[in-house]
Amino acid sequence: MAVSDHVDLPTFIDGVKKRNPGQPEFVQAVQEVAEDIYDFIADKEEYHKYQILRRIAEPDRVISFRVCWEDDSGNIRVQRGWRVQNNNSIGPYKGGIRFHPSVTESVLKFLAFEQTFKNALTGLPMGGGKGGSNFNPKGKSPNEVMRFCQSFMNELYRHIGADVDVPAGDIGVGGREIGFMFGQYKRLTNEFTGVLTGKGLEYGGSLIRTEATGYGAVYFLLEMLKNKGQDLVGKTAVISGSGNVATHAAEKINQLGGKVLTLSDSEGFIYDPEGISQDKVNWVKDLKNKKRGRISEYVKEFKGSEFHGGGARPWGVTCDVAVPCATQNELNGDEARLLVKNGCMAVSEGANMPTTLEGVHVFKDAKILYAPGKAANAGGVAVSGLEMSQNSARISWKEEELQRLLVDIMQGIHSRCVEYGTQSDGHIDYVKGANIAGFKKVADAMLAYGVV
Ligand SMILES: NC(=O)C1=CN([C@@H]2O[C@H](COP(=O)(O)OP(=O)(O)OC[C@H]3O[C@@H](n4cnc5c(N)ncnc54)[C@H](O)[C@@H]3O)[C@@H](O)[C@H]2O)C=CC1
Ligand SMILES: O=C(O)CCC(=O)C(=O)O
Repeated sequence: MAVSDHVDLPTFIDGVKKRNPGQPEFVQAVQEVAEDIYDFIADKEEYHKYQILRRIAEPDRVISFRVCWEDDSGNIRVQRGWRVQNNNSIGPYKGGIRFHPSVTESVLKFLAFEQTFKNALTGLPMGGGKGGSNFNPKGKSPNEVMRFCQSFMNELYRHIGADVDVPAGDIGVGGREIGFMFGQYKRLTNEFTGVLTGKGLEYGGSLIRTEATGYGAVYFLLEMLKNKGQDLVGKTAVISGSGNVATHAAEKINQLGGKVLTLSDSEGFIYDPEGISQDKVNWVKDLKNKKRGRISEYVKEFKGSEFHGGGARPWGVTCDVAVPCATQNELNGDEARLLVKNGCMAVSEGANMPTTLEGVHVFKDAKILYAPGKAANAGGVAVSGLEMSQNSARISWKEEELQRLLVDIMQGIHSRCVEYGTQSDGHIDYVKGANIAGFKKVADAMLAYGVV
């Protein structure tokens, strides 16, 4: 088949839209990748002949199931759960579980698609998957969360396994929820295997998994700055979110000499001109992980800080670097233009697809340092991969070794982005670099298998 027989980019995107009606997030993620891959494969006949991009953009399977649980008042509640197994060409499906009312099949398909490229970029043998439910943990008692997690696992357990599919946490799923789900898996199967990552240290978890995503996003940011002869000392940072990724990104920026100005949640953002120092970050961790409170409470505790409510986002605050760590599409084209106008020189995405397609083009055109989530936030899944290795070998590595491996993996991802993303004028297009490097590894494995 000649290259010219292959459909052009607009026709390809049109096909993705037609095959996935009402799934805008999934279409957006595929389009962002396809824009780069089309250039790369223009003269590579095999990728066309074997329809590699078309196949990666069709999940291996989407499992949808009912999750039935009882609330504290005795009412029966019914939710929907999913596991999207996107691609296992280079290893078992791997990716988090999200509990949030905004979860839909489209959201999980986009996350599983992105995860496929991200996991390939880590250099570890992991395929891409993602799961979750529209269950809202906000306001639920610990017993309600436990019953929901157990019920979710009552169906999920038959689709996962240490060499099949290894879920982990994501929005609304942290150490507590992983404990409930792992306990239920163990009870159902009578097996103790590394079927989930992000486990507690007492039962097979890995040191630094909790910190890894936020730390990794800042290591990636530092690599981009170092490439320009700069570092984080004295730089101001705007961060969105106040969960696992946001608080650990803030922690690492503080450690590296930067000053964090903002954190947020779905109700708005706090701005602290004095900087959100480590003791303040610890206070936020306690607020979110134990008291399960709202970020607005910060201003009662720390004088001189401000809360901007009504769902306001922090992108108008002048900063040197920005680290979006909340959720998808939380930074639009206008906000991207505002960041650039105010002198922001680097953006490192802790969240998955936090920038809209228009925003991505703004950053690319402005030629600022811009790291997409699939490269910048890969530290979390990378340490999950290390947790899988430790579980298989039945050993636990020391913290220094894991810290070294995390830095090493993030530097490796940066190098792969530089290799495939450096433009003729020397500018590094990290989006292009990440898309091509991730694609190439998965695509070459698929070619080796023939048509399956
Ligand atoms: N936990 C992990 O290891 C990894 C997480 N990520 C991504 O990082 C992001 C944050 O995840 P985590 O910190 O783990 O979750 P989390 O549940 O610990 O925190 C999520 C944060 O985002 C905020 N948020 C959620 N929806 C929002 C909305 N509509 N508007 C504003 N804020 C909103 C929440 O208030 C919370 O502060 C997500 O995009 C996730 O997919 C990416 C890689 C790994
Ligand atoms: O650690 C994992 O397996 C999942 C991490 C994740 O969900 C992500 O990278 O978005």
